[in-house]
Parts: sequence; C-alpha cells; structure tokens
Amino acid sequence: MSTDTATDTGPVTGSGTAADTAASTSTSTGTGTGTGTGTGSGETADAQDAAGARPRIDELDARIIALVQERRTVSAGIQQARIAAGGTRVHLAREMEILDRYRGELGRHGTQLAMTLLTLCRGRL
Ligand SMILES: O=C(O)C(=O)C[C@]1(C(=O)O)C=C[C@@H](O)C=C1
Repeated sequence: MSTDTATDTGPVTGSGTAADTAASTSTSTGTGTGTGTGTGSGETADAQDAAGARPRIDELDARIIALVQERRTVSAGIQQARIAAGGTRVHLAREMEILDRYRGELGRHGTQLAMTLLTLCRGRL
C-alpha cells in the first residue's frame, strides 16, 4: 500500500543552465513547479532532442495513451457488468481508493491525474 510521503516539488529542480535561464520565456506564477522550466525552444531543448530524449518521451507518451485506452475498455466492462446486475455505473468507494493511490504515489497532482482518468473512463459525474 502506498504512503502519503510523496513530495510535490515538481518534476524539475535546479537543473537549468545559465543559457537556459537567459533564453527562458517562463510563465511561472510562483506555484512551486521548480526553476529552469522555461517554455522556450532554445538550445537546451535541441540538445536534449539530439541526445534522444524527445523520442523517448514520445515513446512513453504513446504507451501512456495506449494504457489509458486499455484502462477505459476494462473500466467499461466493469461498469456494464455492474449495471447489468442492477448496480450503478459509479462506485464511489472504489474511486476513493484510486484517488488515494495516485495521491500517495504522485502527490496532489496525482489526484488531478486520477480524476481525469476516472472522467475518461466513466464519464462526468
Ligand atoms: O473499479 C470499478 O468498479 C470500476 O467501475 C472502474 C472505475 C475506474 O475506471 O476506475 C470506474 C467507475 C467507478 O466509479 C469506479 C472505478
């Protein structure tokens, strides 16, 4: 079982270079998402692409999307079976378990991710 010890310091901390900072067009509003998170497309991003990081990200995103689609299919089957048995489409206690797991592993943004996944899988409440 996951714990609630996950921190929520954001994905990137202190890895920006001087050049990155200078080129940055960051729109940060001080929400604690870290430094060096400029949204520009400067040399640092190009260097990462050349090193193969972007293809790896694209590959991971494709897998995440495929997993979300698979999750939606499995979830639909569970919901249909529950409805056919006279139950409801939504099972709130189960959703609380899922929200807790994502929050425990990923912090408060994990909760947001889980809520989005649930919306994708069972529709809006
Ligand atoms: O686990 C279930 O019982 C499901 O129906 C799946 C699922 C989900 O997508 O995670 C979908 C709807 C329910 O409200 C809870 C969870």
